[in-house]
Amino acid sequence: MMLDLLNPVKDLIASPVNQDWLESQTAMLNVGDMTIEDDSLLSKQETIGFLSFTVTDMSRPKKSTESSSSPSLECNEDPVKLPKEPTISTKKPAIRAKVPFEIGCSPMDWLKLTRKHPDLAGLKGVSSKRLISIDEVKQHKTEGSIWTVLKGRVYNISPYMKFHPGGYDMLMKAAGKDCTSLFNKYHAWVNAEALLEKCLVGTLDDKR
Ligand code: HEM
Repeated sequence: MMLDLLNPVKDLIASPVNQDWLESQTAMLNVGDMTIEDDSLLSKQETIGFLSFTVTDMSRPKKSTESSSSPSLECNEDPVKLPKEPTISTKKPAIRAKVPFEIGCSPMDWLKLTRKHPDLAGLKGVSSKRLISIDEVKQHKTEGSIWTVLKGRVYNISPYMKFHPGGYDMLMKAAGKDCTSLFNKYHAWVNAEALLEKCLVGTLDDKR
């Protein structure tokens, strides 16, 4: 075989040894034009020259007759169960309105007062461990001596009145009675035991 050095490609194609190679190259170029005529088949195997391949149709769902290990879903069946929309409560919360502090009546000022005042509860030497009846509490509801019951403890809240962040008038509702439910309605989280520690006058005697 004489190879034309000026045109090697032409000679290669003309060679009988390379006829098979030429056919397979031509077939490969035509692969893009192929269509699957048989609708019952999902995939088709073809061999062209030395090239072997499988064409799989992924564009349509499997027929119900085809075996499948997973349960089949109808088109209109919703596979995802969406959570219900959250319901918004229409119940009105307790009105919360803080009042502006007067100068010298901030929570910090109250803290300072509780540290330096010798007798905020007005005990005048009487023990704060005594039992107090609700009748005695009722007698203390005027300026200078305002008592209230909170969670079983009796406090003299007179010195705290002007420091109360909810205002004087609101705290006056506690005067001379058990204010536990009112207290919890507005601010169950408030640590009154600590705030009113120095105002303690006794423990409510619930038997009298
Ligand atoms: C007797 C003990 C009480 C103490 C030691 C106390 C203490 C407090 C404190 C520390 C706050 C500020 C709360 C915050 O910043 O989150 C507050 C606010 C308030 N308090 Fe009181 N309180 C008492 C009783 C009451 C009572 C009996 C009422 C209602 C009749 C009341 C009504 C309010 C209101 C409306 C506010 C403002 C809004 C709020 O913060 O919730 N308090 N109180």
